[in-house]
Amino acid sequence: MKWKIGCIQMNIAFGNPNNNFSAVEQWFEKAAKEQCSIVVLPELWTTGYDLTRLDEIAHDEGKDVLQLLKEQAKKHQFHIVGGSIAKKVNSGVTNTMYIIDKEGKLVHEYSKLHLFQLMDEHLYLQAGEDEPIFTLDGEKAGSFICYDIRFPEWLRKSVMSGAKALFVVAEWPTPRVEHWRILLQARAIENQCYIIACNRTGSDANNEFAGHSMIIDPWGTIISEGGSGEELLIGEIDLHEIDEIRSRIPIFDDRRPKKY
Ligand SMILES: NC(=O)CCC(=O)C(=O)O
Repeated sequence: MKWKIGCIQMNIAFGNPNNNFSAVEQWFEKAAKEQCSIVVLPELWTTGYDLTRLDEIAHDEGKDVLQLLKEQAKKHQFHIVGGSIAKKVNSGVTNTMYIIDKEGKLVHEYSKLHLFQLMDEHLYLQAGEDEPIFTLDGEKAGSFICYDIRFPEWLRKSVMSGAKALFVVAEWPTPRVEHWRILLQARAIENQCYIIACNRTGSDANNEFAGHSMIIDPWGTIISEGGSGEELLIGEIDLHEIDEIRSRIPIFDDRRPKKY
């Protein structure tokens, strides 16, 4: 399976879902012109980290976001890895990613497992309970949100269940951009899989965000990498290449699970 991926490395209007909805529709037009087969959005793309106003601006069961993403996927005939949004549920607010296929069907939902205390997530959000694995075009993939990439065993679990591409959506700040780049490359190398990572750019009152979205192959080679500003980062991947890499260094045959 070959996929042409478009990562929407956008700035996010703080606490202003309507502005972000309009901006994303423009980005989708661009991605359609590039004939992308999968389009990826960043973390919390409708609100940014406006966590103190979540009562007012979080999305009730994600309904309005789902409607927009479903319409857009169908209109442009691409799959959408929908970044994440603040989703209001009975028990609180989750940081939730939707995967929509090109027919406009909700394929999968994943809420961030690891809350990032440095940005106060533990005070305003609740951790998810979902499994990250999903299927698109008959291929298994994994869904992860930002801080999740610091927990290699969480990503490995999806790969052990057959995921060949791991999608990461993020609001990763500039001071730790080298952690972002190195962790993503390491996750690709150790799992011999594709990593598609979409980060936001711009800033809010507390953080400047790094951009540097990345598409990385199973050898760890960077196929494409964004700069620090807004852009649609494009990269083409071929999932068949995974077999070649895994036969060159067969780490999945050489594992010693009884020892760890
Ligand atoms: N939004 C996040 O989860 C940020 C994670 C982060 O910055 C890190 O260093 O980890």
